[in-house]
Amino acid sequence: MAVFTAVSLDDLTHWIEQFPLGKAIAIKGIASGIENSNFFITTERGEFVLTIFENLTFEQLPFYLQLMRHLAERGVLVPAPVANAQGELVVPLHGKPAAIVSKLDGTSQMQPQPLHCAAVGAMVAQMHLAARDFPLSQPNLRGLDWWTETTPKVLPFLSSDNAALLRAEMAFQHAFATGEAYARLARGPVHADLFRNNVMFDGDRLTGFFDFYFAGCDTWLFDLAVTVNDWCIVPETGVLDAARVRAMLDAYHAVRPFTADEAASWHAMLRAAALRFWLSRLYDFYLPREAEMLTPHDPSHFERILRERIATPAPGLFA
Ligand SMILES: Nc1ncnc2c1ncn2[C@@H]1O[C@H](COP(=O)(O)OP(=O)(O)OP(=O)(O)O)[C@@H](O)[C@H]1O
Ligand SMILES: N[C@@H](CCO)C(=O)O
Repeated sequence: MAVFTAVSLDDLTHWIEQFPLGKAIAIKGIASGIENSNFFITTERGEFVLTIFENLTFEQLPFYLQLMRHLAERGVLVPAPVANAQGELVVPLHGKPAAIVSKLDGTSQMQPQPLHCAAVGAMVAQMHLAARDFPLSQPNLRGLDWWTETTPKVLPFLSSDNAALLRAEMAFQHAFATGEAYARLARGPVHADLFRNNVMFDGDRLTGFFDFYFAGCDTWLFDLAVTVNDWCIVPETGVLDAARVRAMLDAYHAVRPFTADEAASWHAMLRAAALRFWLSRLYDFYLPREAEMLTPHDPSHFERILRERIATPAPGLFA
């Protein structure tokens, strides 16, 4: 995370009294990430992560925090939110919504092998199944409606080639999302941002998924396409790596079998997932917010992936 809102140890000392975490000992801003302000905090009870939400509202946040709690209770490895003395998971800090969650062990695996992709694929399927009875509902706020709103905002900044690509892909995705196969796809709460930097591994052992703040109700296949587009590619070219794709898809399929409609939708969904991140990166690049520390993401990476997905047939979803 970048730090958009500064929090001192003094600020934390008073604020944390409402949580059953003992006294605050240290706070450290986390520089990676682009959406919220994140801090590692140390208290008498151990290490936690404090997030101040820069864009999400008090109304939207229960969905994410309750979802994490729901998944954790069902054996999906995710950070557990910490409630204050009133049982609240989201509490104002410097006038913005904030939450504390447990800190996961391990580090991100940025050079995944097929065994890491298999572990992620199986856990994604478990997460989809475990969320089926989650009672709250919220749309994917970075779904088709947001793409439609954002496209005219970024178009003026694009080369004519890229503007043509964006317009054409938006037309293709509108047609796909209103088609019959799409309507039949399984859906429910999904993570929707499960990049390598949002998963922890301790050696080869998966220790958890985190950063659920783009989660929402969408198709399960979209979630998997987002995940494949980050975990199973050659980073320089965006080309899919057959062994890693196979490992992830087969592990998912073994837990939650794919359907024929999903197989027919897979290629279009890989394109949708590439478009989603091309657009958000363009938006953040050309229309940035102020931040004390900021690590912008490169939009051209997802432009390359989108062009590559359009040009190349998708690997089969299952045999
Ligand atoms: N529960 C957690 N346990 C351990 N580390 C965490 C946890 N939550 C966040 N972090 C650390 O903080 C960093 C930034 O967090 P996060 O990915 O949520 O930020 P972000 O701004 O939402 O990032 P992104 O760009 O992926 O949206 C992570 O890379 C990770 O190192
Ligand atoms: N995962 C996103 C950042 C928002 O979480 C990206 O790489 O563009």
